[in-house]
Amino acid sequence: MSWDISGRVVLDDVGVVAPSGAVTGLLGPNGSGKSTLLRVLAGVQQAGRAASPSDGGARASSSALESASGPASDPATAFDGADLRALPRRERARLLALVEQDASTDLPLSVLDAVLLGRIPHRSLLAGDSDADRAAAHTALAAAGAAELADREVGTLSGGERQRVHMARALAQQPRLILLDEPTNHLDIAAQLHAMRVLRDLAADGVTVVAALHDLNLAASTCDHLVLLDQGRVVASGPVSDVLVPAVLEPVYGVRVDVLTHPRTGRPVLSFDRGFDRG
Ligand SMILES: Nc1ncnc2c1ncn2[C@@H]1O[C@H](COP(=O)(O)OP(=O)(O)OP(=O)(O)O)[C@@H](O)[C@H]1O
Repeated sequence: MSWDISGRVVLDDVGVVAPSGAVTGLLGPNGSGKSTLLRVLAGVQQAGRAASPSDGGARASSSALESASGPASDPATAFDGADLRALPRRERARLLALVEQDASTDLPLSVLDAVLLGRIPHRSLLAGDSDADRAAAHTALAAAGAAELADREVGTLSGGERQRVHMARALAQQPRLILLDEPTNHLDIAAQLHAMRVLRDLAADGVTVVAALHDLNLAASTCDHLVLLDQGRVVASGPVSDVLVPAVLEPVYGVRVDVLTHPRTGRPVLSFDRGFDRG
C-alpha cells in the first residue's frame, strides 16, 4: 500500500500484518508514517490519494489484519474479508475504532456524552441512547480508568484524562479492530501500564490491536508483534525478540542500543545511548 500527500509519497509500498488476538506495536522515528498508516487503515485520511491503486493492496485472513503490496485486484486495505476503505462509514465504525493522537474537542460535551458517541454505530439512526448504551459507556469508562470523570466537561480535562476518555469511547464502540496512535503519551506510568493491560485484555478477547508507540520498552513489555517503519517503509516486522535488536534499531534511530533480559518476565529491556548518526 502506498500513500501520497501533496505529491509526496509518505508510505511507500507498506506491508503490515497484525495478528488477531495479539497486540501489534507500530514503531518508528518521528515522521516515519505511523499516524498516516493508521489513518489510511481507518479510512479517515482526508488529504492525499493512493499513489496508485494498482501498486498497493491489502489482504485479510480470518486471523489477521494484513495490508501489503499485492496484485491490482486486491482491495486497498482489508480486514477479515472486508475492504476497510470501501465500507460505508457506519459499517466501518462498527468494525474498527481509531484513537487518534491528541484528539481534542472544543464542543461543550460531557465525558459520558463523548463516550456515548462510540455507541452511535450500534443503534438505529434516529434512536437516542438506550439504557444498554449508557451501561456500555459506564463499563468502558471504568475499564479505561475514567469512571470518576463521567460528569466532567471534556474541554476541562488534563491531557492524560482526555486520553483515557478517548480510549473509553473506543471501548464503548466494541470494535473488532482497534487502531491507537500513541495511546500512552500523556499517561503517568501506572496509567500507561493500565492502558496496555486494557489492550492486552482486548486482544485476549480476539480483538486485533494495533498501537503506534514511541516507548520501545513499553512495546517490549507488552506487545506480541512489532512493525517498524522508517521513512514510510516497513524495515522490520515480527515477534518482539526479532525486531528489538541492535542490528535493526540502531540504523533506524541512530542511537546505540543495548538489550538486556528482564529477570522476571524474560522480555527484552532496552537501554539507549547517543553514538550513531543517521547516514
Ligand atoms: N497533510 C500532510 N501534508 C504533508 N505532509 C504530511 C501530511 N501529513 C503527514 N505528512 C508528512 O508525512 C510524514 C509521516 O507523518 P506521520 O504523521 O504519519 O508520521 P509519524 O510516524 O506518525 O510521526 P510522529 O512519530 O512524529 O507522530 C511526515 O514527514 C509528515 O510531515
